[in-house]
Amino acid sequence: MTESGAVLKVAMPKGRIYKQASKLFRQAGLPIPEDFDDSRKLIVPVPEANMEFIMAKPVDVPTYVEYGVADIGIVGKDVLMEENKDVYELLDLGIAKCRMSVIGLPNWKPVINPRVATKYPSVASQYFRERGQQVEVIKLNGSIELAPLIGLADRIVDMVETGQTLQENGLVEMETLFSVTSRLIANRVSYRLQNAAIQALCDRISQTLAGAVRA
Ligand SMILES: Nc1ncnc2c1ncn2[C@@H]1O[C@H](COP(=O)(O)OP(=O)(O)OP(=O)(O)O)[C@@H](O)[C@H]1O
Ligand SMILES: O=P(O)(O)OC[C@H]1O[C@H](OP(=O)(O)OP(=O)(O)O)[C@H](O)[C@@H]1O
Repeated sequence: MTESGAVLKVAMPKGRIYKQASKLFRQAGLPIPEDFDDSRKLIVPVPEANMEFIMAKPVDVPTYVEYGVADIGIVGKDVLMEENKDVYELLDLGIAKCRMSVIGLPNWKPVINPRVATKYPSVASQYFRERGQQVEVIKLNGSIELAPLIGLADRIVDMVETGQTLQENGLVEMETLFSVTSRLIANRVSYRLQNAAIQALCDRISQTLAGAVRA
C-alpha cells in the first residue's frame, strides 16, 4: 500500500515500449502476469504490485500524468520533448533506444524556406529556429520517410533505430538532434503524496538497471 493507501496508477504506453517496460518491471521483481501482454484491456489491475496500468497511446502518456489521472508513466524522451508537459522526469529507463535525426535524400540541395515533415513539429521548429534556419514545418502522423520521396518535403525529422527504413528508401541521416530512451515520469502532486511507493519503485528499477550494466 502507498502512504495514501491508494493503488499506484501507471500510464503504460502500448506498442514498442510496453514490451521492454514490462520486461524491465518483471526483472525488478514486479509480478506482471504474462497474459496481459496480448490483452486488449485498457485498465489492467496488477494487485500483486499494488498498481494499475492505464494502457495508453504513447503520445498521450504525459497528458495523463500531468492531469494526475496517472501517478506515474513511461514515455519516450521524443514525446516528452514534443509535449513539454508539467511533470517530473524521474529516471532514464534505458529502453526503446533510438535517435531523433534530420533526414533527407543524398542529393539534397539547400533551398530557401525548405519544407520539413515530421511527427514532432515543436521539436523540429525549435531545432531549426535555434540554428537561425527558416523552415516550413509540415505535421504528419506516420510513414514520415514518404515525404521527401514524393516531393512533399525537402527534409524530415524522425526517429532512427536500426537505419533499415532509411536504407530501404534511399534516404540518409544528416544530423542527430538527440538520443532517445524511455523515461519514468511522475505527476507533481502524486510524487509528494505517494513518495514512498514511487521512490521504492525507482530504487528497484535503478538496482535492476545497475545490475544489467554490471552483468
Ligand atoms: N524505431 C523506432 N521508431 C519510433 N519510435 C521508436 C523506435 N524505437 C523506439 N522508439 C520509441 O518508442 C516510442 C513509441 O513508439 P511506438 O511506435 O510504439 O508508438 P507510436 O509511434 O506512437 O505508434 P502509433 O502511432 O502506431 O501508436 C517512441 O516514442 C520512441 O520513444
Ligand atoms: O531505423 P528503423 O529501425 O528502421 O526505425 C525507424 C522507423 O520506425 C518508426 O516508424 P514506425 O514503425 O513507428 O512507423 P510509422 O511510420 O507509422 O511512424 C520511425 O518513424 C521510422 O520510420
